[in-house]
Amino acid sequence: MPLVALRGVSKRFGNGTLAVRDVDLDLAAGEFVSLLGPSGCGKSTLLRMIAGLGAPSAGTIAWPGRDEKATGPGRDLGFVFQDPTLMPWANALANVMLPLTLQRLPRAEAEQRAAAMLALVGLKGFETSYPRELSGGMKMRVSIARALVMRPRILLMDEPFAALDEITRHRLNDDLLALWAQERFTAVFVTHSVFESVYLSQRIVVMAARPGRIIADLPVAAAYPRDDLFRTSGEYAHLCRIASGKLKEAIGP
Ligand SMILES: Nc1ncnc2c1ncn2[C@@H]1O[C@H](COP(=O)(O)OP(=O)(O)OP(=O)(O)O)[C@@H](O)[C@H]1O
Repeated sequence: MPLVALRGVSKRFGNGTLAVRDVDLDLAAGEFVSLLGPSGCGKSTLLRMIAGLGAPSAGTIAWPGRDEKATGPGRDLGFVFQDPTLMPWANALANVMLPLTLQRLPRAEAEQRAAAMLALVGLKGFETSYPRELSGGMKMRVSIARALVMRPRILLMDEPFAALDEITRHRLNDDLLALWAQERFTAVFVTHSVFESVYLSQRIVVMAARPGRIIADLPVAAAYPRDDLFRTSGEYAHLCRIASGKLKEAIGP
């Protein structure tokens, strides 16, 4: 039983743009899937619809694998945007506590859980730092901690590392995989990058634009844990070539 099942999902915006056309997609519990495609192919629109931020104009999104006891999408779902979107007036701990505070958790418990999550993303010792005192990579870690503090079943990420330098991006890729191995959430990761999608995922859903649609669903059978050895392996190069070929097809002549 998939965690989430999309059937015939389309999205037409008010201005007539058909951003997503007729998408069928099953996401299994615990899998790591990337949505890969050129700019404007509807990746963000699709991710936002899965998150419940904007309804499809046709088709259905069902959650057959969802825990019925959970109340509200916030308990089940974490979302990480390209921009860390932190509250500048609040320190790292308070930023991560936000979802817990909104759920009216007792302050002591919220603080404890937020601190534990900050430690998990490698920010122990930075609890009282303000966003302006943190690097881009550290701010993104806070953002990920905030998304994971509710222990969601599914973590949706919209090009979270696009603005970071390559070394920081590689490090965050590794840390994300470690978090995923530990927490076992379903991960849906939007990216333009073939290299990032192959490094991270078990499966790459390739999309093309005008109209936004799925053109390929590629398995990435390489074993985890993945590390620098994988990044420099022939297997990685081979998988990148396959994904790159599909992306070229998506972009067209
Ligand atoms: N609110 C909106 N109103 C009208 N058109 C929109 C809206 N949001 C997105 N679009 C259009 O829908 C299409 C898909 O956009 P979307 O942002 O989902 O693509 P994307 O693949 O995520 O692109 P990028 O990689 O550049 O972020 C684009 O043509 C975009 O201009």
